[in-house]
This record gives sequence, structure tokens and C-alpha cells, in this order.
Amino acid sequence: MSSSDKKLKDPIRIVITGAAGQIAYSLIHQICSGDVFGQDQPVILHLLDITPMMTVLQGVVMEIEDTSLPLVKGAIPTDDLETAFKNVDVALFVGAMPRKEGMERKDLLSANVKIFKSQGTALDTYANKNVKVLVVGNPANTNCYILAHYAPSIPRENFTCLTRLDHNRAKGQIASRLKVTPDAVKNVIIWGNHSSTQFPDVRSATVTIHGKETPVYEAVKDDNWLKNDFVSTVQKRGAAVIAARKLSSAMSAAKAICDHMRDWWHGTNENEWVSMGIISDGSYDIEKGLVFSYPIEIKNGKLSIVQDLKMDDWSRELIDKTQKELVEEKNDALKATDPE
Ligand SMILES: NC(=O)C1=CN([C@@H]2O[C@H](COP(=O)(O)OP(=O)(O)OC[C@H]3O[C@@H](n4cnc5c(N)ncnc54)[C@H](O)[C@@H]3O)[C@@H](O)[C@H]2O)C=CC1
Ligand SMILES: O=C(O)CCC(=O)C(=O)O
Repeated sequence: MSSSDKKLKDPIRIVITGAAGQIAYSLIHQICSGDVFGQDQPVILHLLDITPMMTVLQGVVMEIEDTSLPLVKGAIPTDDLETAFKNVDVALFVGAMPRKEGMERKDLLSANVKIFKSQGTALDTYANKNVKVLVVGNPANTNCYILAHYAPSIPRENFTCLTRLDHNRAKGQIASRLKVTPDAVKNVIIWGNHSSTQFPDVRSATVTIHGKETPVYEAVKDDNWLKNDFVSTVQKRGAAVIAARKLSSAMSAAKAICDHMRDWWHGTNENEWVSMGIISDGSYDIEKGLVFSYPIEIKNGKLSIVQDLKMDDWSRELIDKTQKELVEEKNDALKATDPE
């Protein structure tokens, strides 16, 4: 035991599925460095992948050891669901088949929802009941729906899916248009599905230029760009990365996972919100139970949907479109996991 251990909290157990994949390779170091859960928070990693990837995973574990990071109190590579989910406090569901060029994310549905059915059952059986869950593997919202469906003993508010990458992309596009850094832009919203029907909304967003906070619409002064090119660029950014890299986003996805979990763990800034897919409580006339991305504020680990934001006909239409896609995906996924 090193002398600095005295100041540390008890370790938390974090499962990362798809741990031999490309997102995990960018993610693991950020988690181990204390950048997400805090410099006083040791971690024990449960690293799950499929049996043919066990040799690769052994290599990842060697590298974790070689980073020599003091917060790492263990790294357990496994292809066994009980070992993976036993007593975990945080579950990052990254493992799934990624799409190739020309596919939509929902084309992955039948292959990937089966994974989430069996992992949901294992989460329900073995994880801590207060486990914080983030689903990344695509189609992320619907995989999260299936996971929650098969893990009924875990509170509904503990299930989330990743739309923070889209949120960060929206900030990045506005920042680059206004020649500021992305941290100057706040309160963008991603509504709905992590798919090309998502609605990146900057009607309530602001930008700080030379110390003055201004609504994004006033600063950009180009409603046509904000309602058209900006929206479609963010909606299609994942596909653009695949077309260029021949692989899907990984570095930016890992960063977004860290942002999502850091904010959940430590809270959001006053008067600031982030985008997260959560199980809908019916807010903004979204079907209750659907995993839908909303503007979220976080205090003491509790997620709350930002209420009473104005809707106009244009935004309502986009929100209804992404909701419709999610209802269809949910119905297809339920059929694929339980054909009876
Ligand atoms: N929500 C989001 O914003 C984003 C989601 N993604 C999605 O994340 C997922 C992972 O992406 P990458 O790491 O790039 O893919 P990858 O193919 O590099 O890694 C996926 C890993 O998951 C493993 N895996 C497959 N089935 C598994 C199972 N049943 N149990 C455990 N592990 C399993 C694979 O063996 C592989 O090691 C993909 O579905 C991708 O589409 C990617 C970027 C952003
Ligand atoms: O687009 C994909 O299917 C994989 C990566 C992803 O979800 C994204 O980059 O947003």
C-alpha cells in the first residue's frame, strides 16, 4: 500500500463491454487516469469481450499494467457474464457490432439487441442495484431500451445512452462557424435518437464572445444555415467519419463517454445542461418508456429533464420524426428478442 492510499476512497467496479475494441482502447486510459471519477477514486476494471478476443484483451491488460497508474486496483479480462457484471457500480456497454459504410445504425438492430437481452439479464442478476448504466453500442437508444427491459430490478433512472458525442459535435460546429473554442458554446440540445433523425437544436444555446453571452441565433445571423446545413452535418457526422476513416468514430466517442460519466458523477454547472438518452417520463409529449435524448441537468447524481423549453412547429415536427423512428425500432427490437 502506498502512503497516498490513505486519502483515497474505496474502489469502484466498472465493467466495460467490448473492451478489446477501438473505443475501449481510447477510453480505458482516461478512466484509469482519474479524469472521469476523480483523482481520489480508485477503480477495478471488469473487461468483457467475446471468447475469440481474449488474447487481444490480455494485451490490453498488459498495457494497463504498463501505464503504472496508481488508481488502478485491478483489471479483470473475461468472456464470462457473471465475472463481468458481479458487483459493478458502473456499466459501460460499448461492445456491439459497428456499422460499415452505407448502413444505417438501425441495420445493426437484429444482431445487437440479442447481445443486450443477455447482458441485461446478467446485469439484473449480478450488478449492484444502484449501478449507473451507459449504453454506447448502436443502435444505442434501442439497445438501452432492451437492456432496461431485461434488467427490471435496476431503477429506471439508472439507464442512459450516449448522445453526448452528437452534443459535442453540435458545439464544435457552432464554435468553428463563430471562430471560438467549443467551451464558449453552451446549452445545445440533442433530441431523440442517436441516428440521422436526431434533432440538434441550438434555439436555447448561447455563445460567449469577448466576455459577452449571446444567443447562438443572434451570433450566427444565418437562420438558413442553422436550420439546414448545421442540422444535417451533425446528423450525418458519424457516417462522414466512417466514409473518411473506413472505421467509425472512436477517439471522439471515448471522450464523449468520459464527459457523460463525469457529469453524471460530479454534476453539471449551474444553468448548464447536457444531452443524454434517458428513459422518458413523458416530458415533451414523448412516449413514456422510450429511450429518448433530452436536455439534462444533474445534481447529486440525479438526472432531471430541463422543462418548459419553447417548441415551435419546425422543432415539434423534427422531434416527432425522431420519436416515430424510435417507436419503430423499439417494436422491431422487442420482436427480435422475444418473437412470441
Ligand atoms: N453512441 C455513440 O455515440 C457511438 C456508438 N458507437 C458504437 O459503439 C460500438 C463499439 O464501437 P467500436 O469500439 O468502434 O467497435 P469495435 O468493433 O472496435 O469493438 C467492438 C468490440 O465489441 C466486442 N463485442 C462484440 N460482441 C460482444 C459481446 N456480445 N460481448 C462483449 N463484447 C462484444 C467485439 O469483439 C469488439 O472487440 C459500435 O456499436 C458502434 O457503432 C460508436 C461511436 C459512437
Ligand atoms: O455511426 C456509427 O454507426 C458508428 C459511430 C457512431 O455512432 C457515431 O460516430 O456517431
